[in-house]
Amino acid sequence: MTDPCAWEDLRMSRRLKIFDTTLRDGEQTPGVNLNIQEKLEIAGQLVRMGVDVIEAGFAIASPGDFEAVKAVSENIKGAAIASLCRAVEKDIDRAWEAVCKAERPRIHTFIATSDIHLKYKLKMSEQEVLERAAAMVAYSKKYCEDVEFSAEDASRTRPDFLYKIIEEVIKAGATVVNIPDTVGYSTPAEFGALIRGIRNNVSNIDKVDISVHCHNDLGLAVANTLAAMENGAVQLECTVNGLGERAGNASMEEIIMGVNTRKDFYNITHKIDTTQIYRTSKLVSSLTGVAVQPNKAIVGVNAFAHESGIHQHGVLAEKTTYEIMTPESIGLAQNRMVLGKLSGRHAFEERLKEMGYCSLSTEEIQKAFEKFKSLADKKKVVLDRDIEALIEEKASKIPEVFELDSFQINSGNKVVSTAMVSLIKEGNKVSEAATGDGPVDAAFNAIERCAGISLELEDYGLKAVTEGKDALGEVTVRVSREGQIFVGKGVSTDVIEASVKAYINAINRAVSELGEEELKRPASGVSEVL
Ligand SMILES: CC(=O)SCCNC(=O)CCNC(=O)[C@H](O)C(C)(C)COP(=O)(O)OP(=O)(O)OC[C@H]1O[C@@H](n2cnc3c(N)ncnc32)[C@H](O)[C@@H]1OP(=O)(O)O
Ligand SMILES: CC(C)C(=O)C(=O)O
Ligand SMILES: [Mg+2]
Repeated sequence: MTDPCAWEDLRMSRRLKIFDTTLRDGEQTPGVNLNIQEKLEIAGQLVRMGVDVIEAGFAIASPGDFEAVKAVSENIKGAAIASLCRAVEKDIDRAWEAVCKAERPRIHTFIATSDIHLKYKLKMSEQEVLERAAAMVAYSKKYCEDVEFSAEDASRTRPDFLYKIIEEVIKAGATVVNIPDTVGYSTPAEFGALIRGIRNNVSNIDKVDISVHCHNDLGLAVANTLAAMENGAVQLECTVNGLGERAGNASMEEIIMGVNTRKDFYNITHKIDTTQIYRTSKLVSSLTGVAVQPNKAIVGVNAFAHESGIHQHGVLAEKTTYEIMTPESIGLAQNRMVLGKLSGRHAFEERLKEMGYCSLSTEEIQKAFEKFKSLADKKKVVLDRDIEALIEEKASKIPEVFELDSFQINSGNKVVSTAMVSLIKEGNKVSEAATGDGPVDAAFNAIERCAGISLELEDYGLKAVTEGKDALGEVTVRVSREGQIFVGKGVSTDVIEASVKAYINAINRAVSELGEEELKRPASGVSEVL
């Protein structure tokens, strides 16, 4: 349970400090490698965003990382700059060398404290770790006023030992004590209780800021961070887009928007400019090459998108029905209505208006909506260009003497293409089969046989009107009869269907202008009758 006193203290007297470790733990994301220029660019954006501390890297890790931490320290003003280092003198020397020119330098030294890490990794006793931690904090302190100590794997550490080591590093001069849930093992209630336990059992704890650093192995990094905050942690370590070792770290945007959106509950301040969130997320994603999952909270492409009709209707009436924060608050221009098969008439009509189709009659809208629904059944997302194509196809409508009922094509590299087409004329179905030089030619021949009309194909054009493998294709055919040209258009996700529709459209045009009698098919046809 939350300690009301700890929580009250935090609310009344402190604001959150955001420690961003995108450039250090974030860079531990497998496959991510940021060069100096990239680290500088991200660090600049983090300052614009208002973070309090930037952990720029692990200076002893490589000459490149040393130079990057140094460059960030020398060039980026407005936040404390930290370098991570083991509890080892040579690491601390190197960290200081890298951060010493920063406006506000910080040395961040750490050592593991859990039994598992002591036994198998460090091969040290608790007493040795205790002495090493205190000695290395004191050693860091010779260089730097601001020293952060992390008890790696704190959440799996014996609490009594954790209290003891924290007390000793504070005596040695630590200014910030960080409690990592290194392997993302903790749960919110347990992690909150751990922070409360530290506050209640470490006598000198009020001399330092308590920090937390949570990993996301069980998907609880942000929940654990917020639980720790409720129990007195004031520095929250996090990364943009939740990047980091394994399943990543607590995501900065989720923490901040959680605190902001539930101000009524947390009532705590920070100095992050949330309108920089989206831009920062994009920058980090493009420089690290790690894509943001579409349904990621806050910055995923779907975070402010609505596809289902009931939700779209609600949002159109009043955004707060389905939006708990505004897209503008994270620097995104607006929410997105995605038109798909689950969308409804309200959203479709709204999109038509936005696209400038304001003078369509109710009947025209209804017809367009029906076409949209059947297209949406075939296509994941219906784009503006799809709608344009549907409406324009509609606008160019002429009396449909012949309507498509069905078609079937048989085609391949070693068979003669054949087509079976059924057209409806005045309520009656007429079916014909024909062969041709390829599936389109066979289909055109079968259509002519159904209609009993013969036309010259002058030109055939196919273009994609939308993107993606499920793009709409628009076919335009130019046919002639006694020197007169008729143009037909058809749109479909299936190019043969688009071709068939275009040819029927051209025939209907010819019929409406010349009359059916004029177009009667001559005795000798071009197609072979099956
Ligand atoms: C939880 C975390 O995210 S911790 C940070 C993780 N990040 C990284 O490791 C990235 C940077 N790391 C590196 O570049 C390298 O690991 C270096 C430069 C730090 C060390 O490299 P190496 O000397 O080759 O050692 P290696 O990485 O193989 O092993 C780690 C050594 O440090 C020791 N060690 C690990 N953590 C600490 C610590 N906090 N304090 C003191 N010693 C430690 C290990 O016991 C091991 O010691 P050993 O060589 O005597 O067996
Ligand atoms: C070094 C510390 C802070 C760390 O990254 C962790 O424990 O996860
Ligand atoms: Mg970590």
